[in-house]
Amino acid sequence: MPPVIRAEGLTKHFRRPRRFDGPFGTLRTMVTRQYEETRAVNGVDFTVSAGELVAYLGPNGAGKSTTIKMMTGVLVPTGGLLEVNGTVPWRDRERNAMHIGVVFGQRSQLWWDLPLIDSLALLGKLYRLPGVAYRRNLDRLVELLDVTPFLHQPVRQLSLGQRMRGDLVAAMLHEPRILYLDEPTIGLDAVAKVRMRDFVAEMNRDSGTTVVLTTHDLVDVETLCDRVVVIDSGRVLYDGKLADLKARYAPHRILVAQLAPEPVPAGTRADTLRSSRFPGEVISEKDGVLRVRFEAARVSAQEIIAAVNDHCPMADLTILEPDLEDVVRTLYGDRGAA
Ligand SMILES: Nc1ncnc2c1ncn2[C@@H]1O[C@H](COP(=O)(O)OP(=O)(O)OP(=O)(O)O)[C@@H](O)[C@H]1O
Repeated sequence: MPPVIRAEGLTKHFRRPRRFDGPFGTLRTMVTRQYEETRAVNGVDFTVSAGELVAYLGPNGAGKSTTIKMMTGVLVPTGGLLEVNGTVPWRDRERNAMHIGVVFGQRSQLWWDLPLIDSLALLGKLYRLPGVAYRRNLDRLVELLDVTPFLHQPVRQLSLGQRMRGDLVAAMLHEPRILYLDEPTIGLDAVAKVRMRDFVAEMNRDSGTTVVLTTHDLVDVETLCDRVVVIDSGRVLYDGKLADLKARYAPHRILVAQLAPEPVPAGTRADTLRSSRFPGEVISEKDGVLRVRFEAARVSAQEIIAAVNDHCPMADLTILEPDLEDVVRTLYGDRGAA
């Protein structure tokens, strides 16, 4: 199946006049006409297949929003190739817009002073949706996102969570094949975040909508995405499965064992393990709790449990998985070395 999004050597460089400070700074800025260049996106390659749910991650200023803006046709690339649904987004903006939905967490596409329903009706006309299709899609989305209570309120009176739900209805009204979500959960409370994630998962599962998600909330990523593309300084650092990313950058798991009570001095059970041919690394033994680190690719959880139990019987245990936040931090930290 051909990809729905194809980026090859995609670049976007911004040029702006160099500003000088000091008493004659403004004059010098105007006279010298020197420019500074920002390489916001600097040779990015990736493809997205139909129905995929991909997280596009990176630290502040990495180039995520710039990439999304190029994919939506708002920005013209400086170089490289970009195709979305077989079209070049900025050359054929209108055709591209018919097949994509966009939600920017920081900005609304709704008309601020109009009641939400009027914004949606206007968008229905812009997308040239036949009346029956408009009604059907509107009813379904309004019910899914529980929008009825504020459908007739002006957008400026809505809470952030309500406004985001309104934006989601607007983005999905014309049944787009691709949904771009740029920090969709920013500023939302826990309940609103869960609702947003459930909705995105449902659209992807039931309607086959392809989703490209940028977020700094790694719970969004863990709950929604199998694949992640990580960029920094406009370049792709990692493109692959989330599970492989974790395995590569956080290969260890931690076994936390509550040891069965025994009349032995504190620490001696950990020493026993250390002196045996134990396949893990003992981190600590304190107040009857033993912590052991092991490499998931080398030894399974069952093997490590059995090995601990052979020497120190356990009353209870937990296996701690790596935190995605740590993984991403390690990945960003590695970029200097790469
Ligand atoms: N219109 C513009 N003119 C000049 N520079 C820009 C413009 N838009 C973005 N940039 C610069 O390009 C770089 C990438 O910005 P971008 O908004 O794509 O980052 P981001 O990964 O989305 O960051 P964040 O997570 O903070 O939203 C930054 O250095 C930013 O200052």
